[in-house]
Amino acid sequence: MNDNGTSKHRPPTDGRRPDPAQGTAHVQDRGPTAPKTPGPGPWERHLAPSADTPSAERADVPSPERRPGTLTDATPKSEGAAPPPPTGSLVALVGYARPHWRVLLLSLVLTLLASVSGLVQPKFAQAILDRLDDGGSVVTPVALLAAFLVAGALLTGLNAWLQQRTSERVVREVRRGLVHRLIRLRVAELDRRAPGDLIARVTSDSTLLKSAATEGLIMTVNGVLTFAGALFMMATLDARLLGVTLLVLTMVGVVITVILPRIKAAVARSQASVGAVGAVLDRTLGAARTVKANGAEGRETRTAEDAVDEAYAAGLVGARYSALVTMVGGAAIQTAFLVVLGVGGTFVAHHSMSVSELIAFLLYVFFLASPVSQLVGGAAQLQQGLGAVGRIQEAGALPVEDDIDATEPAHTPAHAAPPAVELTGVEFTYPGRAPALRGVSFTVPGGTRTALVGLSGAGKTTLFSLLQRFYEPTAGTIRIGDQDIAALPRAEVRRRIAYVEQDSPVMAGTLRENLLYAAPSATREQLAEALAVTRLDGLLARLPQGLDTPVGPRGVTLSGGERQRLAIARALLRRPQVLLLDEATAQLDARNEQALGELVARTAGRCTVLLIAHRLSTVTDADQIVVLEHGDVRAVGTHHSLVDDDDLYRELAATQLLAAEPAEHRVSAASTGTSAVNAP
Ligand SMILES: Nc1ncnc2c1ncn2[C@@H]1O[C@H](COP(=O)(O)OP(=O)(O)OP(=O)(O)O)[C@@H](O)[C@H]1O
Repeated sequence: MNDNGTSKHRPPTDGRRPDPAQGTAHVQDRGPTAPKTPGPGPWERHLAPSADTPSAERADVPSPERRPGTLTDATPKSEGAAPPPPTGSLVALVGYARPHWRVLLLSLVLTLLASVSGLVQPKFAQAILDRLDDGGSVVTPVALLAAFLVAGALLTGLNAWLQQRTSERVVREVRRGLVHRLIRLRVAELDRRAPGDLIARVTSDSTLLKSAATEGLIMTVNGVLTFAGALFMMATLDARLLGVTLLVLTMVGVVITVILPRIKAAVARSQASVGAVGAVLDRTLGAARTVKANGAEGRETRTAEDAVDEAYAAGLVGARYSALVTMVGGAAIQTAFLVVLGVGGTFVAHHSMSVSELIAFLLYVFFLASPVSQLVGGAAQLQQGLGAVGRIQEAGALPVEDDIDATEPAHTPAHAAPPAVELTGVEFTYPGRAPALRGVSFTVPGGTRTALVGLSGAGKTTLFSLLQRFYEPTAGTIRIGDQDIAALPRAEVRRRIAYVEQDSPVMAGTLRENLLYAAPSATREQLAEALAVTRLDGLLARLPQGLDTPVGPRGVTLSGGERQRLAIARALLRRPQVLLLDEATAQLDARNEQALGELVARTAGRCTVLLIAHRLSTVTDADQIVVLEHGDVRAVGTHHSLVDDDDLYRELAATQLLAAEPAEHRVSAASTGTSAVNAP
């Protein structure tokens, strides 16, 4: 620190250095200091990837091919070099159905009973024919046949209801699990994923999964069992004809087995494209003004249409293979029927088989159409489900902030003295980028106001992200009070901090709900005070339902300045230990900016304030100003000392503060720190 109170920054030598062995350590928990968290909940186990998920599909392996915000990030056109969409395993699919195994077992039994009722019908037909031939009474077999038909219909109806109810439950569990995880995704993960694609996994992929995990499984198992049952009944009639039938069906089975995996791959591709449509729409609708202002509707439409077309093309491939499987399955029955008719006819001609036996056998061959179509339909559904399971599991395995729910935040004493914030040798690098922070060290004394200034890209916002544990430093420590924040659960760190970002969003709900978003127990007086100090009371008077007016996307639209004042009021109501303001007054008019500047200065007595400012006029009276440059601390001091000692700060001050002043005042004003903006 020199005479003027300005210290030229020297990077510390004792800061933690990145461990080259931990390639992605910057987005990981910090080993031993990270709090222990319980294992995954029941639904999380379903969402987690199965052991056979290829490592390349696991979420903890960075996949730099998907980056949000680029025109090609989620478009199918860009997928030429991208790895194929993940497909899931049958074991994983069965895992979704496992919690409902009792209902599914009952459903299977009902399905079997319905099938058995069909299975015995040829026998009844044979008995009726034999009795007609013998001149006996057909009343009993006809009555039994009718009873079986009615019972079969009833069981089928009951079964359909059970299966659909279970399907809905499966999809609800999958969606709840995904929603739970996606909302807790780490910021690092959100930064590299397209939200629209993640949303499609909840809305679209889960729908495919739901029928596969119940109807698909039951159809397949039932198909296998009734198929076996029919073969057994056929064996009781004529083993030779059974052999002929099996020969035909085996050849067909081989063909179908080759086709099925192609359906699964096509569905995975189609679903990935549906996700890409979601990604394009999410980006385009979210940036609607920019898109329209740039006349880019056509380009964005084409990008979305490309994704739609890709989904269509993949869907067509899947549909073609499904149709092929159905056709081959149907043809198999016809072929088996003709072959059995020919061979069986010869047996009848040689008196080694009766006509009624041949008719019964042929009826079984026709009956086989049912299990075969169930097998074919069930297998196709399973393949579709598998295409979706891979994407669901991939989303379910993305790294989340699991310490958010795991630990109950400790109580912070309401009247505790504001803590100091101390950064020591903090380094950070975004994946695949040059270092954003290179050994940053400075201390913000408790209850004071420190401003971070510097050119664009210097690392100011990144520093705020680290302070809130959105990202983890590659090296160095950050302490709030006497605690290293790496040792605190994220929920606790964030409870101590209130953050007002550059473009603060309005959350769904009323103005009151927005204000009390994180301070539901604030009193009426505190609410009124927050409204008054942020000058929102004027807005309140204009709103039709006052505090209970819905605001945001489905309510009254607030201006940028109103949004910022709302965000500041929300932050103040939380009564934080540390207040982070990222250009929080940039959208305000001069009068409101000055008023809020004074408010922030007063607030500093109750909490420790760090603010990012491009407009130096808002921070000339800060207790301390930290000048960042290329991720490093260039200088620390007060406005006056920095104007004297730091070239970059002096340049910023000269261009910003004095541009509007007469030339003869500039030199003296720069050194005294007065300006047109902040002069008394
Ligand atoms: N999510 C991200 N992924 C990759 N790189 C990033 C990300 N966010 C920021 N960066 C990069 O890190 C560097 C520091 O960015 P940061 O936003 O912290 O700068 P800043 O000083 O806040 O800039 P500004 O004043 O323009 O807001 C920049 O080079 C930026 O491109």
